[in-house]
Amino acid sequence: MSSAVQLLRDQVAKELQGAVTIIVLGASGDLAKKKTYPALFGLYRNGFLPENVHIVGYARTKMDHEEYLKRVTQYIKVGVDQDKLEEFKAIASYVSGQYDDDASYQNLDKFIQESETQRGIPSGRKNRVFYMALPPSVFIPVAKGLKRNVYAKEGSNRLVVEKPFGMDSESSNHLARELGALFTENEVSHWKRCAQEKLLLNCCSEIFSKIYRIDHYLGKEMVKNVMNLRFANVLFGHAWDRTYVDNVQITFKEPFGTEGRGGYFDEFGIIRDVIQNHLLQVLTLIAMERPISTDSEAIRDEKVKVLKCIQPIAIQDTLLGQYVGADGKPGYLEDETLKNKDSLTPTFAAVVCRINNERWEGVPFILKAGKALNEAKVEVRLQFHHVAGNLYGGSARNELVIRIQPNEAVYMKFNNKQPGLSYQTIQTDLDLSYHSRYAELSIPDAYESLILDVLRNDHSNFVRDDELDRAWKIFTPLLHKIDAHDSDVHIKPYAYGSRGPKELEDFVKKYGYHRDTKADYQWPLQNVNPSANKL
Ligand SMILES: NC(=O)C1=CN([C@@H]2O[C@H](COP(=O)(O)OP(=O)(O)OC[C@H]3O[C@@H](n4cnc5c(N)ncnc54)[C@H](OP(=O)(O)O)[C@@H]3O)[C@@H](O)[C@H]2O)C=CC1
Ligand SMILES: O=C1O[C@H](COP(=O)(O)O)[C@@H](O)[C@H](O)[C@H]1O
Repeated sequence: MSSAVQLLRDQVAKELQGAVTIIVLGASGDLAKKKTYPALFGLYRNGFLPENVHIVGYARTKMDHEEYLKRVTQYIKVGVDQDKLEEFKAIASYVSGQYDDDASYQNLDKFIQESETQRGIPSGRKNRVFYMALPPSVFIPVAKGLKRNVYAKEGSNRLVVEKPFGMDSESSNHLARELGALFTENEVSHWKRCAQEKLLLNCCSEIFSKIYRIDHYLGKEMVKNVMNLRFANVLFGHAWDRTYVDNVQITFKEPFGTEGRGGYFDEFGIIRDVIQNHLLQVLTLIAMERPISTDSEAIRDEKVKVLKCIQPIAIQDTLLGQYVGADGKPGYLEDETLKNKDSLTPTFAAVVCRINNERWEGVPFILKAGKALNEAKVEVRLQFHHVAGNLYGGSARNELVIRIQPNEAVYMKFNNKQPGLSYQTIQTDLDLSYHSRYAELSIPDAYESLILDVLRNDHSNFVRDDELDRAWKIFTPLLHKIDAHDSDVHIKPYAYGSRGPKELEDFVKKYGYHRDTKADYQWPLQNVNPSANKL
């Protein structure tokens, strides 16, 4: 076992002292079966859950134990670990109840207490993790019900919340105030066993409760790698500013539409769904200053600072689109789950963030995201300036690409002499493709990594309340204009399976992006006709 794995296990052991109950609220839902339970199984299989663990699913749906297990394990990729899956099932239970009813929560609490007693968990170690795999409409009643009835009094409480965290600044602040009154960002209180037992002994324990706002992009391997790349390499550290970088693109492309999710999506649109959270989080990691340490608060302080330097996005710096049917694929408005058949909700957006600080003034950060595009791809592309007074004429600009998914990679496009007798400059790349470089690579799912962080009490990859507030300030004026169908808002059509609206090429050009991929630039090289490289 590697020392890194042992270190993580030791951190969990230290935090939880061997015992925890994980309560998945919304256990009958989509997120729970597709992400939460597979991630919990991954952690169990790899020995990251404490020995004394119990997983309790909670939801309104009435189902028996067998039905529950069938539901929550259907997306688990078991491979050779069939025995482990059986063990995992043995630590999982289900309790059904309402989301707004104290009696239901008291029943849940009773169930957990009985399980804690059966497992022989001593007082002070009755740790509880509440994972809210729930729609935002019930966040507040559930948090209230938990606080009143199920909150651990002899251990720690961790509340894990999923996006969306509101619809704009106002609703997000409302949610933050309501949740903040129940579960503070970081709270330590004291449990006085002496008072409870009417004994005059000095036996006071600390109980802490914490809130973890998940943005699952922060759990992705290549997003976590951004800080290492930037701050562990002298080369990148020095070239990472307006002197060298011309423009930055952060791109999210999905090759499928909203099929089946039209009801949810139509209320949110692509900016709230992906850009204001996932892509902005990536931007902050790319743009922030070096934190004073790798401590979670030090990192989040720097993220907030850079967000404070970003002006609200202007509608003029935006390109919006909605997909239409093509090649037998339905357009957005044909989605059966969509109620408003005249919807003007954007399914594609490119927005430009400007960071007014010494490092980045004048460098546009283009965030673009779309559904029903030509490929699946999420990447960051830093394009560097042209070489001044270039000896070799118009050689292509350098680009550093961090490909988040699929096929994780970091590659630098650069210019090189064509091998052989020629003195021509050709474009090529320094290529770190993870799947070729690392043998038997196994990259954990983002949720697995983030739940592990919850258990070992590392807040670095979660969104802090002030970070969220600044993020909404950047997008709220633009979102309100879009929601109000302001006369400046134009939604351009694009075909299902295309690169986006036809205006995209000119849009990125306007912000300085040069697509100078040469005809002789090909990847991977084995696909190149060998004679093409000869004189
Ligand atoms: N390790 C690896 O896996 C490596 C892979 N490669 C591969 O080599 C190929 C070329 O690499 P690279 O140059 O980085 O990527 P691309 O040529 O795919 O994209 C470069 C940029 O050009 C834009 N673009 C793509 N197609 C068009 C078009 N038809 N018209 C206008 N703009 C376009 C892209 O925008 P948008 O994304 O919005 O379409 C992107 O901003 C890619 O397939 C890449 O994945 C290269 C090096 C290493
Ligand atoms: O949060 C969301 O993310 C997914 C994309 O996540 P990924 O891990 O598959 O890249 C997106 O499809 C969805 O619309 C959005 O709500």
